[in-house]
Amino acid sequence: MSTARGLEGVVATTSSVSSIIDDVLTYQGYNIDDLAENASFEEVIFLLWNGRLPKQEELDQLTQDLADNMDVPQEIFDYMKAYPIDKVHPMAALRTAISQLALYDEEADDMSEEANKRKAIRIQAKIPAIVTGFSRIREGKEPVAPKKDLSFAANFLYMLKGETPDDISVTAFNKALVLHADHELNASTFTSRVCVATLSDVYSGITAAIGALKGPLHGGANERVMKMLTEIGDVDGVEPYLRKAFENKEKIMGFGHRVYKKGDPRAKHLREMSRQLTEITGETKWYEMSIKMEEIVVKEKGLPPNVDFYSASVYHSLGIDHDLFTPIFATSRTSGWLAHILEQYSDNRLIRPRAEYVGPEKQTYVPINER
Ligand SMILES: CC(=O)SCCNC(=O)CCNC(=O)[C@H](O)C(C)(C)COP(=O)(O)OP(=O)(O)OC[C@H]1O[C@@H](n2cnc3c(N)ncnc32)[C@H](O)[C@@H]1OP(=O)(O)O
Ligand SMILES: O=C([O-])CC(=O)C(=O)O
Repeated sequence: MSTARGLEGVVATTSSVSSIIDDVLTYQGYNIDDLAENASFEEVIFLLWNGRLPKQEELDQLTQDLADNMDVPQEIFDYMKAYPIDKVHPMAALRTAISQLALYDEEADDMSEEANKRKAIRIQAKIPAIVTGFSRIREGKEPVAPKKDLSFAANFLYMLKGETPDDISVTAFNKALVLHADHELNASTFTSRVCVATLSDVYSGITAAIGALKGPLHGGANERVMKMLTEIGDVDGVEPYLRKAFENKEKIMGFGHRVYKKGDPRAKHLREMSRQLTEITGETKWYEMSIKMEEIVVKEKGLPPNVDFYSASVYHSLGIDHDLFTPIFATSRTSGWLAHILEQYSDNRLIRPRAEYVGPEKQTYVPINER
């Protein structure tokens, strides 16, 4: 038996949802650069779930279906109010709430294709209300009910802040959602596929994926990037911080990638958004610090920034709490997880690899009082 540590380079499934070939990312064959500039997040959801871009009436139907399913059972918010709210990370709250949501879905264990598609709509539609509702509740406020005529991106910002967002924020947020929607067989997507390949239900698959995304080596890195930038404080602090981190062999959050070695194609979009948004807020230091970090980390370690690096200063500039960055990633990536879950069901086989045993052998059981 041969092992590939961390399954590096192992091709574990076929998929038509998204591809990374020669450092180019496509969703169903559409280059991410094209989608980032032109597509709404709703169009991307349709694309990922149906394998093609929607016609206008199909997009209208999906938008309507999402609007019809945005409301979250009051019980979910009531439970949140009972959480030890100042100690709960929003990713833990989201993981719990998605799992709870299954309890209120009569079709949760209906494994028919039609029911699974309906659940996909419900989960995608409700995630913004869950993430923003938790944020409001911990501020001592009531969740804001969705405004169903707003776009997915605008509605998220509206429910978060309780006021209609400006066009620049909506455009930036929509682009961030498009850029995070899917990414081949990343750790959380793989987790979701492993989970549902046992023929477990869609809610279990999404709950498992949220758990995997939460870690700092994956989606949790975006929050850590902002923590690092805040600790560094200003441009002059970047070089000493990095020298010390290199010396201590610390991982620099937001840099490196298992698949991209020349660079993450999503980073340039987020870099430009960071430049524009920090100019608008007047807090250009976050962009300037980020640029300086990129220069040094690329030169000294040969590691380019990944999607999590510039998304930190983008979300910060949109006035979003730092611990909501990863739940926002989850809000977008749910569309990709659901596409992969539906794809897995459509041609399922249990995912069960092997482990090479390296433990002790030929042991003899010793009764407890003789040990
Ligand atoms: C959405 C996403 O999930 S994007 C990734 C988000 N995660 C992060 O930004 C966390 C920081 N980055 C990392 O930890 C890694 O680059 C990962 C987890 C993304 C990829 O990891 P792997 O493919 O397993 O690479 P691995 O960790 O083995 O690193 C290879 C070498 O590069 C170094 N390296 C990789 N990333 C970094 C980093 N961010 N900072 C410093 N050194 C790094 C490692 O220390 C290792 O060096 P060594 O060979 O001298 O021991
Ligand atoms: O693909 C990965 O390993 C991580 C990543 O960039 C993502 O999930 O967007």
